[in-house]
Amino acid sequence: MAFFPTPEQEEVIEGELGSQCVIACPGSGKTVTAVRRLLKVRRDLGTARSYVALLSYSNVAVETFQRVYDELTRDVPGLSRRVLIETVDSFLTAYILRSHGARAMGARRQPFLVNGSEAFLAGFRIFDGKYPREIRYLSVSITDDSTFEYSIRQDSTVVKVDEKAASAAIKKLAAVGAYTHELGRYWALMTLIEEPKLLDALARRFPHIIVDEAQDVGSLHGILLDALASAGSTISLIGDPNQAIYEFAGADGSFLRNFKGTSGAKLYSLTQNRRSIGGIVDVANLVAGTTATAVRTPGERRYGAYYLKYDHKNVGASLGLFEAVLATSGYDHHEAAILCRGRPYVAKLTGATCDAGTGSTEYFAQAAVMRDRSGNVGAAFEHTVSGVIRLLDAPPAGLRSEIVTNAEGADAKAIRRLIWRFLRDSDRGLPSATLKAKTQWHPKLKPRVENLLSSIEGATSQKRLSSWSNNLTTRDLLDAPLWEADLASTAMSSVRVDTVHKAKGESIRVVMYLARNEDANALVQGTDTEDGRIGYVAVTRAKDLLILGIPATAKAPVITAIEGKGFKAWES
Ligand SMILES: Nc1ncnc2c1ncn2[C@@H]1O[C@H](COP(=O)(O)OP(=O)(O)OP(=O)(O)O)[C@@H](O)[C@H]1O
Repeated sequence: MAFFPTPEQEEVIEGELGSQCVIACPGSGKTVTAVRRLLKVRRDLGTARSYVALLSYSNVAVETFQRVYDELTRDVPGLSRRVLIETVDSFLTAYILRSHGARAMGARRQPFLVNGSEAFLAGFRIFDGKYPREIRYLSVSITDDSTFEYSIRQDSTVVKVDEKAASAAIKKLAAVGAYTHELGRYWALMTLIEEPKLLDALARRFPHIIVDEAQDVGSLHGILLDALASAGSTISLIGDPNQAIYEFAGADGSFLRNFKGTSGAKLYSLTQNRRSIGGIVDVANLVAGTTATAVRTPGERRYGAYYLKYDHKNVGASLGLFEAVLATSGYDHHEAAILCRGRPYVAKLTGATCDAGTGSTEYFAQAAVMRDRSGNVGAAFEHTVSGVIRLLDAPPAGLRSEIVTNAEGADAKAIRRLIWRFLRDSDRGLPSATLKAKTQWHPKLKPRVENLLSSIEGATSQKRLSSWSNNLTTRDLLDAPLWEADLASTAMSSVRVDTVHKAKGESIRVVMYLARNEDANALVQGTDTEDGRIGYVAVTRAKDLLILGIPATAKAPVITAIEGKGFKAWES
């Protein structure tokens, strides 16, 4: 279908080749605009050997950009292919860390990523003043006065840790060549600080960098982008500060909000919401204090923004309520989703027991749930690898990374093959998640894992831990199925249930945002807080019909505030 940009989109796409700061409302076509801007910049650079980069924050966004850009440029004659579309972290890994990071890290090998499940990480714990904490939870940020701050972010709590303890652990880990996701950013920055020539070379190679979802730029990414800008790269940002929902991971939208003032970028706005009908755009405007306009006209079926009370003591029953909404309004299950703030609610609605078991058992349990409930065999594979690695005796530090990244090493290849076989066969390999965890699933799991370990020992140089079975206990396993399949298929219907974070970036015809009292309160108070922004992301996913589910115990002032934001009471 032919694409006709709006005047606002046109200004961004065709603007001169300077730095841009594009503040975009939900559903304003950031994807279509950013991709066309990328093409315009590439065209204007002609045959220059340098690259134009379009960076984003999720693999899904990157895949969409790549696909749309390929379609757009397939028949453009003579266009240079020198564009790079990647996640911000993959960009840092590929161009800084992998090739140059070892020197700054003091490592004698190519740096590799660890995910936290590797047994050797036990030797890298950090004392937070009370407990020794796992290094996978260590996060680094930079304050406004340019000092590093270290904290442990685990289970929604953030505990500051002493600089000395943190940097000792970071350096010790770096010396073996390992980095976590968080520390990858830190070492990319250190590498550029220590090697200014590399920074100059990068800026020459990438004279134009466009960052999508720029509300997710955290403090370390911000400093890295500033460094590239000071070395000569033109940085452009596109995003929506009201959708910054990764404060927990150190991104609160401030880099995007402050960008114009600090960078001299030209400011643009995309204010036409092409996703949601008027009533929903009105709610979003009242929540965020914005002035977006709606473009879509509603169809025949019932539309608008409503609130509906549910019994918070029996959250599962809200599925039935939502089904009734869909049925009376003429919508199908596959057009709808229930969005919740956190995993526990999702678990209650989908029948998934979360965090079952401890040690290796927990990884195998997660693998079974991923494979059998979500059909996500990629994630199931990674969990199984983590479970197996914990049962090996002193495996090489990079082994997990080699297995999951399809590296060529002989041990990695053999283990990969054996784990896939284990995973595919629920009769002889990983038992089904629908079995009762303690009395059925675990008794089958143990001998099968033992067989797997024997096969690994036969095919590789790896050996199992002599105490391996202590890591495969029944501790913390309930005597209920890991995944309540029956519950899901009868009571649950096929309505999608997900966290708000998962649905970010999507358009969904009917959304029920199942809010707890505190979520509803945060939503009506606006987007200054992260909780408010999470509510905003939830409500702005809806195209035609938005239902705000509130607990039956919600107090009158909250209901008045909800009505003040444009929600009407649902009447069937
Ligand atoms: N000029 C246009 N003409 C027709 N359709 C458009 C135009 N611009 C955007 N759209 C459509 O509007 C919809 C919303 O766009 P998109 O999903 O890119 O929004 P977004 O800005 O990324 O939103 P969010 O940040 O809320 O996720 C898409 O279906 C897109 O194709």
